[in-house]
Amino acid sequence: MNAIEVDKLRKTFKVQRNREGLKGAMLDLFKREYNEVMAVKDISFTIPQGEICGYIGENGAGKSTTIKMLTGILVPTSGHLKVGGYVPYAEREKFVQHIGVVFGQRSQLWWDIGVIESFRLLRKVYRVGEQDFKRRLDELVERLELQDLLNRPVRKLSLGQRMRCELVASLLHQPSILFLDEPTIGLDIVVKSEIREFLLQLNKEHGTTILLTTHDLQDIEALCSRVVMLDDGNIIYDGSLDHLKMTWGKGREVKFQFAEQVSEEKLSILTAGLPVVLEVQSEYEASVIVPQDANVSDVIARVASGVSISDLSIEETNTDDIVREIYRTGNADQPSKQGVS
Ligand SMILES: Nc1ncnc2c1ncn2[C@@H]1O[C@H](COP(=O)(O)OP(=O)(O)OP(=O)(O)O)[C@@H](O)[C@H]1O
Repeated sequence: MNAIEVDKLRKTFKVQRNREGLKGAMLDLFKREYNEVMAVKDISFTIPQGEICGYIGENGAGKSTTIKMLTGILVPTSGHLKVGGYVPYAEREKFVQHIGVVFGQRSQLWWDIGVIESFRLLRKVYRVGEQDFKRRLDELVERLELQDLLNRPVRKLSLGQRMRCELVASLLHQPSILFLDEPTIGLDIVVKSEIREFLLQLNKEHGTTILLTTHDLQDIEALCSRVVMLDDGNIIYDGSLDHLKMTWGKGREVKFQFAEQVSEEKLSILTAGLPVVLEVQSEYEASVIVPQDANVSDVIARVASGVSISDLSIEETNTDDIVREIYRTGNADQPSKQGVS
């Protein structure tokens, strides 16, 4: 069963146009003019129950607008969507029982009261039974190690502590679908990895579907089997991160340092017939770029057979670089032209 179904979804905003100068301002007072901004342009995708899917794109690509439509905050201009079997904006009251939402930049907890009081209020909002609430809370508090924080007011929590409480708040009613908008923003590396581990476990144990919006590609690498990439309101890629790396990555880069002077010609002869690219930095330093499907050890063995090597390192394709390059070109279809000669 699909947790999320989106078909030709569109959202257009009307934005007031401000005319220039005093005369323009006066005109604006009496006769307003508007421009239309199409934030989401007829996108379609489905997410099966139990999948963790990354939803990425540059600032202004349309991610938040999509999430707002999927969570029933915004009404689409056109198109169809179903989340957990419901049309979010039309069946909001029933629908919210099935979803959890965490916006990293906004809190759903009450600032001045103890964390546990916020949780109790949310229990009432979501009409969770007393027994279920207790069982669920105990499980989440233990898992996220919140025992000592429950009686503190939210305003006294660190960002990492607050984010862990936000996650509990979004999960108290045991939703089957969780929307996370920048859940690790501003967190240190330790809290980030705790949260990632928690989400993986949640997905594994409860089969929770997760749609994750983030600018942190480490989140995507750690959590997502699939990534949907948005650019200027259009989906430009929908598939696995591995596939993206295969088609766009330079492959692996073997960096050699030599114990003797080596010419480019000699390196070319040694690596002849291998599908690699040579980049010679100096007489003592060179890199060999090896495509994903070629064997790094063959390359090292060939070079070592003719040259004395003092040091070497192997670097994997950097996902950040790949994604930055795709954002720059706005096209994820084109396979890498680099990497093989
Ligand atoms: N309420 C609104 N009124 C007018 N325009 C809006 C509104 N909300 C979003 N937009 C516009 O829609 C486009 C997409 O914005 P959106 O916030 O969905 O992008 P995003 O991918 O979430 O960006 P970010 O990573 O910065 O959060 C932008 O051009 C934005 O200015």
